[in-house]
Amino acid sequence: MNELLSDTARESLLKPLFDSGWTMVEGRDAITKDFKFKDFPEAFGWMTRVAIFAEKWDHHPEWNNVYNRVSVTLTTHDAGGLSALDAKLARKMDGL
Ligand SMILES: C[C@H](O)[C@H](O)[C@H]1CNC2=NC(N)=NC(=O)C2=N1
Repeated sequence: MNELLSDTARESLLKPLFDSGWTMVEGRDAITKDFKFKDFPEAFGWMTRVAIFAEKWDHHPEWNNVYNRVSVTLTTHDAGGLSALDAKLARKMDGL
């Protein structure tokens, strides 16, 4: 099952993500980041690569794309907040 992150897990998993531009969403146990690309094909190509992992891990982003920008919010709906899967998907997004 996807469990909410403990305080110690938050320290170890979320801290590096905050350092790479992720922030907490106001009023939600969720993280968000805006990604900017050269153009729409770059943005959509990245979304397609992310989507393959999201589907494989059964863990899907809330995201919005306008031309070369993608704004992403991650949380675990069935846990009601942040789980290790959100950190895993965030790290993948930063790496792709
Ligand atoms: C039915 C399906 O397995 C669930 O809705 C999955 C799909 N993707 C999901 N994605 C996210 N981010 N959180 C979930 O709780 C979740 N649950």
